[in-house]
Amino acid sequence: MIHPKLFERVLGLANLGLVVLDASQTIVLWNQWMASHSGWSASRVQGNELFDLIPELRGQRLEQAVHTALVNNLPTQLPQASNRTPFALYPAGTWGGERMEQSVSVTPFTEGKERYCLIEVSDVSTTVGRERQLRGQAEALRAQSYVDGLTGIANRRHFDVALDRELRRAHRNGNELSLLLMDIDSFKAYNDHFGHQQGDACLSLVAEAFAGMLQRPADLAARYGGEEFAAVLPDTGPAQAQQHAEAIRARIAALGITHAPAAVRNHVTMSIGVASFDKNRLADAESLLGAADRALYAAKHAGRDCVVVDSAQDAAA
Ligand SMILES: Nc1nc2c(ncn2[C@@H]2O[C@H](COP(=O)(O)OP(=O)(O)OP(=O)(O)O)[C@@H](O)[C@H]2O)c(=O)[nH]1
Repeated sequence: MIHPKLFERVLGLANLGLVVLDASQTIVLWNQWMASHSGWSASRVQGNELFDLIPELRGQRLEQAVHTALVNNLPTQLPQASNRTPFALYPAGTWGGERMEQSVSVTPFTEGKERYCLIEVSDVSTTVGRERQLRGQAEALRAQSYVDGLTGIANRRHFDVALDRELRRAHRNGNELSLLLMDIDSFKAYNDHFGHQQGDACLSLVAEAFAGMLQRPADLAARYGGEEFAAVLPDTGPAQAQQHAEAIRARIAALGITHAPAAVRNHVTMSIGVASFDKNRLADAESLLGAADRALYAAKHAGRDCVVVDSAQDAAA
């Protein structure tokens, strides 16, 4: 039989909050940990009904859990996501400021003929803080990443950096540089017919085939966004870029991926716009992308599944 004094000492030393309520939800025990983190001594709170003393707990999951314990004799571990700071608890001696993050469980028990419930509160601030930090770091890493998560080819960020770098080289050395912008035809219809998941699988197949068509180490195949892809082709003039684009278009068509009935072809196809660096007209990323985009739009307008070269370039050629 444990000595009452010893038992009291252990309760005082416990590194978690222990609150016992009787069947009428009156606080019969409020341990030292609760006192030092709330600023409310046991003598102040014991004898009070918990939800009268702390009205903000009314309507919360804790009230429900206490009810479940006292009425249905069932324990509850409060879900972390619902309310991480139910009690106004603070790191010892710092009442005010940010509340401690808490993990709370409620357990019923019977002593003699009386039903009670034990509320255990532990401080999970460190774990939650670490979780937040890790999530923040993961997000930062993703933002810094140069790889598209779905297709595994370069992402838009990588593409922007590569285009900038190659444009500076073209200016410096007078080298040629071309850009392809491509878009899967009637992809909305594909998604609508086969579902988004199969749409994602289709994007991955197309990306793999497209990236496989670019052979030179300096060429860059990227997912530009959604169902749009792009390629940076250094040391490549308009005529050669058009040839590349045509080969890519044919390769995608040859994959023979069944398209939705509403699409122009019964297999998945791509429209491609081509624009090339021109120090007098298309000398920066914005104008080069604008020209490629207009060419892509023209390809869509021409019936899709085709390649269109930026018109001024065409005229100059
Ligand atoms: N499955 C999937 N679909 C995407 C993704 N990104 C964009 N899309 C879909 O791609 C479709 C693009 O549709 P639109 O811009 O209307 O063009 P379209 O149907 O391809 O028609 P055209 O380009 O004119 O031939 C939209 O339905 C988008 O929801 C993605 O990551 N996965």
